[in-house]
Amino acid sequence: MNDPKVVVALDFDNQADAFAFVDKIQPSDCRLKVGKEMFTYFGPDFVKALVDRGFDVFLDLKFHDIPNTVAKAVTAAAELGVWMVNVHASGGLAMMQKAKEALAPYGDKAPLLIAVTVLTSMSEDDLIGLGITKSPGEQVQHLANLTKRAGLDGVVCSAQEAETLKNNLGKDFKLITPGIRPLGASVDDQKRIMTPEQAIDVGVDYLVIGRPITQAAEPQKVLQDINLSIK
Ligand SMILES: O=c1ccn([C@@H]2O[C@H](COP(=O)(O)O)[C@@H](O)[C@H]2O)c(=O)[nH]1
Repeated sequence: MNDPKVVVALDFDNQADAFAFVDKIQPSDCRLKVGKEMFTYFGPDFVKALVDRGFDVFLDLKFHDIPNTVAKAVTAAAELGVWMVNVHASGGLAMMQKAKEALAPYGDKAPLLIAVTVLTSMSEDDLIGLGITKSPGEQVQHLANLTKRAGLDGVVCSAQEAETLKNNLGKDFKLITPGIRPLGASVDDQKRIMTPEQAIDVGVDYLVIGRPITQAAEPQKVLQDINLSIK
């Protein structure tokens, strides 16, 4: 597979387990995501080790700060050689524009820059708790419009919003969706979920999948089965 659709969320609390998994897979099987847990424990060296092994790495640190700080943080991500990096769309238009500008000097070596809309662990009730009266779908659309206006490459959303976003924002605007659960897998703390097959059918570009793979008794087999199911 030349353009793997699965991005495995490497959410381990130790590098030995992470590398035990990584050593058994190829960059053609999947991309890898490093998030807040592993980056906080193991830092840029861990990210570089994955990049050096030939993997496309999504650095999922969801930057949300003033424009200058976020621009410098995405620059640091570009220096690590990652494939994708993200910010929170709720950081606003100016912040996203400044982040995009910061990557211009990297040309075609720049990581894809995407924005988180509404976390897949959130429901309508959670939004109400934040004082947001839009439904998750409406809020995702609102933040995705803002992200496209800022010139970013795509958004993190749930697969439940993918069909509408693809229709409204075009096929080149990338949709990256966590909250993916193979049939029968534990839902965990995710609320807006879909199966891998359903997600691909509604136009998702990249499926972020963590625990259903990494906590399985045979992680490589689960990854292989998912890849076969979305071929
Ligand atoms: O809206 C979001 C944004 C990011 N995530 C991250 O994706 C993975 C999902 O892991 P699972 O084990 O498959 O639930 C995790 O690293 C989250 O930080 C998300 O779930 N939702």
